[in-house]
Amino acid sequence: MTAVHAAVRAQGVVKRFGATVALDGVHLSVQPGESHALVGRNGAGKSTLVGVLTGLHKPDAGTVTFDGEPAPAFGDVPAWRSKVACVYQRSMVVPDLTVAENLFLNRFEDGDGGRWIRWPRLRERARDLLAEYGVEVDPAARAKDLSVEQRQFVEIARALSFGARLIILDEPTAQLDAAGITRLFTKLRGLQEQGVGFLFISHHLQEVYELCRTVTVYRDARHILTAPVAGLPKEDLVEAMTGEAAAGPTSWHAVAGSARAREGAATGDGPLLAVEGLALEGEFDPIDLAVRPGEVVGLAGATASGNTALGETLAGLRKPTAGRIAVRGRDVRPGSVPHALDAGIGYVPEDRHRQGLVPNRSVAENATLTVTDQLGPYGTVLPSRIREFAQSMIRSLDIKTHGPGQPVSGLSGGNQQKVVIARALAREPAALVAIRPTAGVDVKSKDSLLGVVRQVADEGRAAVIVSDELDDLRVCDRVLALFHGRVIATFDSGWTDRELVAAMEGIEGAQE
Ligand SMILES: Nc1ncnc2c1ncn2[C@@H]1O[C@H](COP(=O)(O)OP(=O)(O)OP(=O)(O)O)[C@@H](O)[C@H]1O
Repeated sequence: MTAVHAAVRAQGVVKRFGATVALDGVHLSVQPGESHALVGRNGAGKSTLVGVLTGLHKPDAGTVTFDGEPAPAFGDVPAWRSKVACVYQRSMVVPDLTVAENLFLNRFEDGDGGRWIRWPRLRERARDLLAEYGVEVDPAARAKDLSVEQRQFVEIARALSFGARLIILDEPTAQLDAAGITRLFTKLRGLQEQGVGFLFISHHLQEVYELCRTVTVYRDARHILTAPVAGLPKEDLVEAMTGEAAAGPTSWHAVAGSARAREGAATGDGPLLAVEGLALEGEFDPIDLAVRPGEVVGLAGATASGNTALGETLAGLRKPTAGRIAVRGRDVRPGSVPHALDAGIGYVPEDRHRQGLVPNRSVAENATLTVTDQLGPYGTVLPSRIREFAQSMIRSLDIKTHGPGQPVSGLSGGNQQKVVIARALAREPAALVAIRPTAGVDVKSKDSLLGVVRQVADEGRAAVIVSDELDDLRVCDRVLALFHGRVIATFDSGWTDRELVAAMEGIEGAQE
């Protein structure tokens, strides 16, 4: 009998970035047909390991083998591609090319032996390939017209067609709705049965329990634990990730309306943020909304429910087709980010890569990009005050960095997200609008971050959270569920997961 080798085995891997030790002698093995989760706090070293396993980073020490064979030489891209692929949140397919072109990118000549691309044949081969992996996508469609889910399937099919038998999924469910997640998991299970191994990177621990057989925990660049998922209590998993025994109940959950929100209601404080008849054709129907001082309001909804478009309209990124937005009773010019900002609307964007950060600038500069005008007299900037502000944010949001002077490009994804939040808070906005604020943020940081949102409200300001994450919504005093551009239910705190999920899926009358 021939020995079954691990789909991938990494041993004693060390990786440094300057003074940072990102991986300190870690190991990990994924068996054929296994779904293996790699979890850890922001900055634990997960993405760095993915870089090492995909030939993107050259390790300073250690070995990697695929199916018992040494990993390809560093830089031999085609050889790496035949071993492993990573499907990232931010899809790598070329948006303007068709599915067929994306599938055969860099290998048009395959099997044809000639210089000419035979388009009909290419499409036919693409159709066969997609059918082989059960992916129902039109090969002639442009990649940019596909949904996130379809793009991920195309990428998985592409990787498998190169011969890879190990697929790394980095937060694959981040932009999928519940039905999309179910379809993805079904597909992954099918591929596992065919012997494909999966390494699943996620901050959604319930998904780890749902999908994975084994879990590995890294903490501060070190391997802490590898164990079967079944029988591992969630508290033990969180403890391995944080190095601390699980804390008691979280302090930021809204309990039947926060003290401050109740006060605001009692004293009849006018709304800080008022929205009347606001609409964006094709995205959401006219909506009225009033957020009082001390209140956190959630806009819940799946992809394309209109909740993100509404959040972006509040922040001035999109111009409404009707209605008005006012902060402290004063109208805000619609469709203008600078005016929204000046009016006191702080914004945490969904896509921090495009709308968020200047990578080569420091944590302190990025955290204060909107306030440099306030931090020093007469247009001069006082670095010490910037540092002070950044330092307080590093503490309260638990940002893992060498210090305020470190460029944000050297921070892990989750820690970059926290810098974006720090920046929104820097102006002390009257109303904070945050879109999926905890995406990519680890369990413990999620707590501190949502605690900060709660605190912003408790200090007498207002916040709006746009999300489909139940944990994000638990901080809210009131949650509006949107479906197909319409508010179909409103919940006070105390809702059950089941009723809110049902409302987000469009089941009217879901309120119990
Ligand atoms: N290009 C880089 N330059 C300098 N430091 C880096 C670089 N990439 C990562 N690091 C550092 O290496 C450490 C590990 O980062 P890594 O991105 O692997 O964490 P992670 O576990 O993937 O975190 P997250 O959950 O936030 O994505 C962090 O301290 C990070 O700041």
